Amino acid sequence: MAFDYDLIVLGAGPAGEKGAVQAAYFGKRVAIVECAKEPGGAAVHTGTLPSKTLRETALFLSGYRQRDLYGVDVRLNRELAVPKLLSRKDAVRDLEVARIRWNLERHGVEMLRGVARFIDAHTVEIVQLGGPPRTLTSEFFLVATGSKPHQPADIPFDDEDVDDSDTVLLIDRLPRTMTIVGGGVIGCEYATMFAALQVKVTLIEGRGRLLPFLDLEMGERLRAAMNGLGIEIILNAKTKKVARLEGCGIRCELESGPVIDCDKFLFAAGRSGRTEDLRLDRVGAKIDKRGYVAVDDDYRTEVPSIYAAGDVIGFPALASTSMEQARVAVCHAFGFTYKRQVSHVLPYGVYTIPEVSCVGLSEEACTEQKIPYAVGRAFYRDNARGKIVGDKDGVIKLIFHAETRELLGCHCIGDRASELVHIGQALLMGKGTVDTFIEMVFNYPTLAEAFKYAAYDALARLAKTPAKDPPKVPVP
Ligand SMILES: Cc1cc2nc3c(=O)[nH]c(=O)nc-3n(C[C@H](O)[C@H](O)[C@H](O)COP(=O)(O)OP(=O)(O)OC[C@H]3O[C@@H](n4cnc5c(N)ncnc54)[C@H](O)[C@@H]3O)c2cc1C
Ligand SMILES: NC(=O)c1ccc[n+]([C@@H]2O[C@H](COP(=O)([O-])OP(=O)(O)OC[C@H]3O[C@@H](n4cnc5c(N)ncnc54)[C@H](O)[C@@H]3O)[C@@H](O)[C@H]2O)c1
Repeated sequence: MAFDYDLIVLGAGPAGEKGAVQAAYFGKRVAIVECAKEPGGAAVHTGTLPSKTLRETALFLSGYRQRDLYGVDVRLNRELAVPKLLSRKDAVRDLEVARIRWNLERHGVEMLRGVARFIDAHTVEIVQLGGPPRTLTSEFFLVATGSKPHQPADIPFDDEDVDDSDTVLLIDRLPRTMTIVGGGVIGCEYATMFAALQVKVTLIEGRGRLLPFLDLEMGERLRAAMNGLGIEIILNAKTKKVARLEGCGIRCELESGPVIDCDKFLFAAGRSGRTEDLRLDRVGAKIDKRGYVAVDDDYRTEVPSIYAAGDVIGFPALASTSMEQARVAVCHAFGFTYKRQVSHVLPYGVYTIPEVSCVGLSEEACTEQKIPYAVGRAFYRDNARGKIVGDKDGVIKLIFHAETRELLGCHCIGDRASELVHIGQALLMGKGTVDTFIEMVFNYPTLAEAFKYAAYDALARLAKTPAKDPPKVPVP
């Protein structure tokens, strides 16, 4: 049967863009359908880039980076802050949208506007605003429709001062006080950004710990830094009622009793798959109760012609992994052999203030898996570049196998942590050891040089555990 296209991609976020371009690069006829006015998805319009732009602007405007540097007191101009924040994020968005359009165009990917839904395993209908629906056929489909903020029914999102992570960036003034529910990545990132902008933030988390995927020590260092920014963190807490109270702003009552009043309330406690328009269940693909599409290791749904990648399949729901999943899915569909799987060595970057990033095993994971290990640390305060940039609290922590000396985990907190972590990632991928760091020459002065001193620190501990025949190390 002759199809209109070889591949139709639904959704033009990071997964959709990279999947479409991957197929087009190898000569396939590709169309991408996007319901929003511009491509980019959550990464460009509501999530990754706007929040990271806000972070940079917050660091700049608050003078946070210059703290203790020149003895200059940089005070925040609250009136100036919001217009500056908004104009910067809009400028970054426009540049990124232009880049995506150019990338799709130069690869010959046809861009179609509308809401896509399945008619059968090889046919979609595209519903266009004000126009008649259009039916198109394709050999394969890639569902990359992303996710949306989870909105429980008992939170009054219709109140202008109650936000989710999509609407919080539409602020027109800096609030004095803010309550954030959800101590996940979104909650922690926004808590530190607003706190740096001198907003008094209360962060409420249902579990006993923030960001439990972090190495415990790094999580505690982050918590201390957040306390230092004036953030009040309430753990093991659930909201009982959230409502506007005239004269008090938004009132949030906790199940355990306390009542918190604030100017702005941000609910940032998870997301769900954006599958409601797709009619995937009608063609036989499985969707769970949070709206996530079920896929196998090759990102194929129960329907052989339909693949799914990115946030729409759930964890880890990162722009970084979404792009890779889409490339792998497309390679599998067309039998391109150069990319077969998403790497198991995944870095995590948390853009709090300070930034935290990790790859590989934590100390707790080593203990749980009964892997003998030794830790080495280096502190920015002992590093020349750390002194220059004025970051006294940054730390690089490396975890090595006590017998094989292989690197097992790399954990960074402080300036440029999410960049530096890739040094650890490269060594993990190449099965580097503590000796690799000892042999390496690093540029001076750099924060990267701290890796060498973290390795020296570990070496002192490893010397106490003489090397035996190397056992098989579980790859993190
Ligand atoms: C506040 C915040 C900060 C974040 N920070 C980071 C970060 O620092 N690093 C990181 O790696 N990740 C981060 N993320 C996660 C990242 O944004 C997502 O993982 C990424 O955007 C997922 O890409 P995607 O292509 O799967 O989906 P999306 O980016 O959500 O794109 C999906 C696209 O599909 C379109 N669409 C939906 N339904 C249809 C339909 N029926 N028909 C046609 N089009 C449709 C949507 O309009 C959208 O454009 C952050 C997320 C948030 C919310
Ligand atoms: N830097 C990054 O990579 C980055 C940044 C932002 C978002 N993201 C991605 O976006 C996705 C969503 O992030 P998120 O932070 O919304 O979700 P999340 O699932 O990571 O965290 C939600 C947190 O809210 C808590 N929670 C849930 N319901 C609660 C309630 N009623 N009261 C109190 N606490 C409650 C949970 O225990 C959890 O800790 C994640 O997959 C994340 O990876 C990534």
